[in-house]
Amino acid sequence: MQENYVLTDNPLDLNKIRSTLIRLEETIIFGLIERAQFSHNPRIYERGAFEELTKLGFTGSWLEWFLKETETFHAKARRYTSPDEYPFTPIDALPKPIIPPLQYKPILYQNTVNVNPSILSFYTRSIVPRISRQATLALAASRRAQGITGDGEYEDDGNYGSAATIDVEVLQAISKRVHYGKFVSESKFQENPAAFIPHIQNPNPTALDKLITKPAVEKALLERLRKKARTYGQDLGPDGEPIIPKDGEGGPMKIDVEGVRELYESYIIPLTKEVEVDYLLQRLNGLTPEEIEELKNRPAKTK
Ligand SMILES: O=C(O)C(=O)C[C@]1(C(=O)O)C=C[C@@H](O)C=C1
Repeated sequence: MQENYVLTDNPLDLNKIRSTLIRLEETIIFGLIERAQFSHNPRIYERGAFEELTKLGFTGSWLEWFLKETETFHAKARRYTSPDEYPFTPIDALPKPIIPPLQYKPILYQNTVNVNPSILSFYTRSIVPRISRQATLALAASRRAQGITGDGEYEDDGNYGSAATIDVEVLQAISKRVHYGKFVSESKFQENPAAFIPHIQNPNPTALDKLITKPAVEKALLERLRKKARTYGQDLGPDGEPIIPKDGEGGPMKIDVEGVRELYESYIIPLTKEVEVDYLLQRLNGLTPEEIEELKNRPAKTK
């Protein structure tokens, strides 16, 4: 059974946090494989593209409407009371939970870090067009064969509900992954507060970024990710064996493998680091000089 990480005994154990990050790779890759079945459908990301929504008084895009409706329901089930869950819809626009929140041990320091607007922006502008390209090209070929022409025809397959449902799932998984940076950061801070404090007091994001960056971990992650995307994205024939074309080259893939790697390299890792640094910059807010002094004098933990 998947354990609820924030309820475990030692939630700041960096190995445990990293195993959750690794587990989320599967969720994200499988979500992207699902999304790759459908064309780009750019209309669903444009504000005001559906007059039906405008008539309902909703001014956002079709996807933002899906997010709001889904998150409204999840908020009632107390999803956003968990320290690892962040809605894309502003929290004030969501209902209160109908059951009392679970009692979480206070693990994170109070903070206002939420990078969901950046996630929504890079996902809709860079990831969806790339991940859906194969489906868009296949649709174009089939429509051309039927004599249907016109640019828009190729990227719009009309599966607005299916595409947006998957987009919501992928966005939630990416958001959880990126905001886990707060736990990573708290863990690193607790390990050696004295190393971080001068760069928080005299705010130096570059120095903090250097302290939290682990190149070997990033390198291993990107290698693993390419292998996972290649393995999970294989198309298997009815006999369960990989489909190998006659020319002996690799068979068809359900996903753009390099696209998945680049998603992590260009967006997910940098944003996780941004969360880590922004969280650290708020880490001493509200502490007294004595409390800061006490933290500074705490000996670094050895691993
Ligand atoms: O595992 C860590 O130490 C992290 O900070 C997470 C992460 C990542 O996003 O995967 C980010 C920065 C580090 O350079 C390595 C990996």
